[in-house]
Amino acid sequence: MNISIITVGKLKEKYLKQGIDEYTKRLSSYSKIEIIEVPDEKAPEILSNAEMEQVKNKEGERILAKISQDAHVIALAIEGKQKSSEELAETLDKLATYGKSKVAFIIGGSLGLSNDVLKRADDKLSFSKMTFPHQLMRLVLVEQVYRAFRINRGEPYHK
Ligand SMILES: C[S@@+](CC[C@H](N)C(=O)[O-])C[C@H]1O[C@@H](n2cnc3c(N)ncnc32)[C@H](O)[C@@H]1O
Repeated sequence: MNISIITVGKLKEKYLKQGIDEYTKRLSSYSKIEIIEVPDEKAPEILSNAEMEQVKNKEGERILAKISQDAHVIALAIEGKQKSSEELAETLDKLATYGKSKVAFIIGGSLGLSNDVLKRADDKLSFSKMTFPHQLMRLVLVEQVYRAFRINRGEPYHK
């Protein structure tokens, strides 16, 4: 399987980078994994609703340009469907069974994802009703994808 994680903005924090590098390395024994960073749209702290939509749309265009046409797209969205780790593992297993070899996970920027990106998504995945910083979300996602592969292989992994 080819997994890509498309995210907005550069990862700055060293502690997150170390964690992501570790899980990416572990995951590479099970799947091809690529993290694609698209530039975030520079904007002042205070924005009108219209300006926020503009920022999300600009970032959204950059995200959409990086999605392969034949990829199954899973957008991370607070209002999406919550799944257990086992259910995420089952989703990835089913995609592989049905020949969907490319899976793209999308993480939005600080303002979230544009409507066009959400429309392109085949699934919307929520990690809870809480809001996580997008850079931390990367680390949580890569660990859960690694866990999913371990579950699908029936390999032990601390609970
Ligand atoms: C800081 S959050 C954006 C918050 C924005 N107000 C929103 O409602 O989307 C940045 C990105 O991290 C991801 N994210 C944050 N919390 C999440 C959660 N609980 N479940 C799934 N994705 C989440 C989403 O992709 C989101 O676009």
